[in-house]
Amino acid sequence: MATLLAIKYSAGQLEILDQLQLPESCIYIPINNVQDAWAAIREMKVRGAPAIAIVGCLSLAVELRKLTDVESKKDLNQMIKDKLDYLVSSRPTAVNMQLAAEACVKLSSELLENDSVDAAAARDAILKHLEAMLENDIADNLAIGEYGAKDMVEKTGKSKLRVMTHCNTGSLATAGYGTALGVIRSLHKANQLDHVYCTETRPYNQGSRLTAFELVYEKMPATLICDNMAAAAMKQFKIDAIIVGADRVAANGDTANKIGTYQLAVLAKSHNVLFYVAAPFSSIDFEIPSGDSIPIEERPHSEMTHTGSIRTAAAGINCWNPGFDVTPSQLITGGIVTEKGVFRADQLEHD
Ligand SMILES: CSC[C@@H](O)[C@@H](O)C(=O)COP(=O)(O)O
Repeated sequence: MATLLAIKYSAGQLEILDQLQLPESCIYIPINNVQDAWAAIREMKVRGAPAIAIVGCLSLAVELRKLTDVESKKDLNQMIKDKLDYLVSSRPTAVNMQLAAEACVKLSSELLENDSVDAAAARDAILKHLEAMLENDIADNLAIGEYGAKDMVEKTGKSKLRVMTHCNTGSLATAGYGTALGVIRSLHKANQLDHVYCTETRPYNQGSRLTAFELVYEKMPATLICDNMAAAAMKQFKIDAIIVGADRVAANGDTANKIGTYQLAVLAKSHNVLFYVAAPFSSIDFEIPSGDSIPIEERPHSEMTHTGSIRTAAAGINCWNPGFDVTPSQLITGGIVTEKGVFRADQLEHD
């Protein structure tokens, strides 16, 4: 099944689909270095936890490809650390970039210690590691899709499901296929999707701009709702399950995701609807015990007060615009769908 490509990479050439211009125009822009990646992530030209990490890491790969004359492993190691630290500072809530940076720095430090590896070979090994991220993410998402679809059908006892989702967790948020939207894709492929309801996801509208775009592109039976229609829609359309993505899952299963996720989980409980989180292990932060330690990004107020360049809120009003909220693990009643299977929060374990 052809899906939209948010990230194009081939031998040192990196391009991203500028998501600020969707759904009006599909325009790819080049990312030539880590500064370009940092700005594209910060401005949300690329967004979604896995896609942020992949674009960040591939921008370093672009720079490493150009680095023909690697003089010392020590300098290479320092350069990699500095550039990854910088990339991690682009957005605070999603943990994927941080964990990807830690894994790359660990590899670089091991290569530095290994006397049988020279500087050029160390550069090549790091490049190989970074460039593998695209394929690994797609493989993880396909597995998430299969595990999630199977679990939903088993737990609901239904052969055709009505599913609700929030924000964008599809091809546009990952290397391809998607996480929560990947599960919905897998249901659709298996003819087990009755209908999907996607929320608008105010104020940035990743649901109406991006998820709706993917659903139309792939001809899935879908309906867009505003965020404040969720309870009514759960009741009226007899939603079987809700599935969302994650920006960071704490060790106890508490999950930070796009603002509005928490209220959907609370509503799901009242309506006896299964609530799932779909995320690769690269979104699980085992270093933090609970969601209380997850940093929540505050976004510009203009996203709430304006639609495009047109002001829609009274001038002078004070605003609160957190990008994310934290859903307590006990509300994740369906489970956490990963590439290794579906887990209850208390079953999550480090590799
Ligand atoms: C597979 S993407 C998972 C999450 O990153 C997604 O649900 C989300 O919250 C995206 O937020 P965004 O602000 O668009 O980067």
